[in-house]
Amino acid sequence: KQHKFWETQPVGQFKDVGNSSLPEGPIELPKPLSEVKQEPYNLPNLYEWTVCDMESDEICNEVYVLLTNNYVEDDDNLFRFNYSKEFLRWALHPPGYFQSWHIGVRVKSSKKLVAFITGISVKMRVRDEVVKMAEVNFLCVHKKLRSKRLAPVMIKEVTRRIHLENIWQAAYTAGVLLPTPVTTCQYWHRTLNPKKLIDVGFSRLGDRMTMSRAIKLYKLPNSTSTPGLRKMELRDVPAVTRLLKNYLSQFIVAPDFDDIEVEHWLLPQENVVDSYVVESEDTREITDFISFYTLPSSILNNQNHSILKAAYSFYNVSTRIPLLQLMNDALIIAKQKDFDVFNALDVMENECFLKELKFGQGDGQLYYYLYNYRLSNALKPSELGLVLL
Ligand SMILES: COc1cccc(CC(=N)NC(=O)c2cccnc2OC2CCNCC2)c1
Repeated sequence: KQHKFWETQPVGQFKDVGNSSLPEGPIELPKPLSEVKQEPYNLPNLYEWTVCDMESDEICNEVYVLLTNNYVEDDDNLFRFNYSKEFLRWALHPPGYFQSWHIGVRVKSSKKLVAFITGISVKMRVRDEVVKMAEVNFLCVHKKLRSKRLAPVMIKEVTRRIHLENIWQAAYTAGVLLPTPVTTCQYWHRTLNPKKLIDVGFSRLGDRMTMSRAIKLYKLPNSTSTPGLRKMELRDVPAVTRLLKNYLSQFIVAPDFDDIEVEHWLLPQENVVDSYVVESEDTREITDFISFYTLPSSILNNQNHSILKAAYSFYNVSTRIPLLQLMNDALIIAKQKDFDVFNALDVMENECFLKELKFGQGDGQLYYYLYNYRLSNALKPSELGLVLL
C-alpha cells in the first residue's frame, strides 16, 4: 500500500538499496520524443489543466493565495510557508524557463485554481557528469481536494512536459520519506528574535532559561566584523561565478551555474534574496560571499503575530575569511534586517558553524531526491552542494 505511486516510477526503490550490482546513473533511457505521450494526462472530470504565467499579476496572485492557504506546514501545524509573489516570480523565471512547466489545475465551472506544480531546468553535475535536469517544486493540492490522488497525476503531467523538452532527470525535496532519498538533511534554526519565537511557539524556553537570559544568549553585535563586506553588485557576477563554480566542484551533486544563472540567483532582490561579497581592500578582488533567501511563514493561530520572518542560508563561499566569521556576519545582517530566525540545512560545510553560532537543531528532516538517476550509495549532507527553494 505504502508508496503505491512511487513503486511505479523510475526512482531508487527501497528493495534495491544496497544492491551494488545496479549501475549508478539513469534508471530508464531517454525515449524518442515521438514516443512521449503527446496529450495531457486525464484529470477527474470536474477539473482542467492550466498553464500559469507568473508574469501576470492576476495569475501570480492566484498562485500566491493557493500556496498561502494550502502549502507545506511544519509538523505541529503552527506555521505554513508564505512565499511572496516576487519570490515566486524569481523562483520560477530563471534563464531558459519553460512556462509550460508552471502547471495549475482549475475547477472547470468556477475556474478556481486548486492545485499547482512546477519545474525549472538546471544543469546538475553528479560526480563528473553534467546532466540536464528539472527541479520540481511547489507541489500543492488544495486542502479540500486531498486524497483524491491528484498529486500522482500532477507529478506524471509535469514529468511528461519535462520529457517533451528532452530532459529525463529531476531533483526534488520533501519533508517526508519516499523511495529513495539521495540525502537526508537535518534543518537548524538560529534564533534572532527570541521573544517573538517563544511567543509564537517556534522555540521553547529551556528549564533553566529565563526570557532575559535567552535575549542575552542570542544577542548579536550591531555591525558586521569582516572588512570589505558589501552588498553584491552586477559587476561582481563574473568573480562570484568563478568562486561558486570552484567551491561547488568539491561536492558529489551540485548545480553547474553559469554567469547568467549566477546573475539571476544571487544578485540581491529586496524581500527575495540577499547576497554580500568580501572585496579585499588592497587587491580589490572578491574572495568570499554569503547569501540567504527570504521565505516568511504564516503563523497559524497567534493573537499577537501573523508572520514569522525567516531567512534561509543559500550559497556561501569562503576562500580567505573563515566560514564561521562569514556566517556570523550573515546572522548580524539578518538581524539588522529584522528577521526573526535564520535557517540552514546541514549540507555543504554548514556543519562547521551550526553549533558554534548557536543554531538549534530542528525537529524534522528534509529529504533530497533524484528522479530517474540512481546513486550507488546515499550521500552524506556534506557531500551535497544543492539548496532548493
Ligand atoms: C517555520 O515555518 C515552517 C513552515 C513549513 C514547514 C516548516 C518545517 C520545514 N519543512 N522546513 C524546511 O523544509 C526547511 C528547513 C530549513 C531549510 N530549508 C527548508 O526548506 C526549504 C527547502 C525546501 N523547500 C521549502 C523551503 C517550517
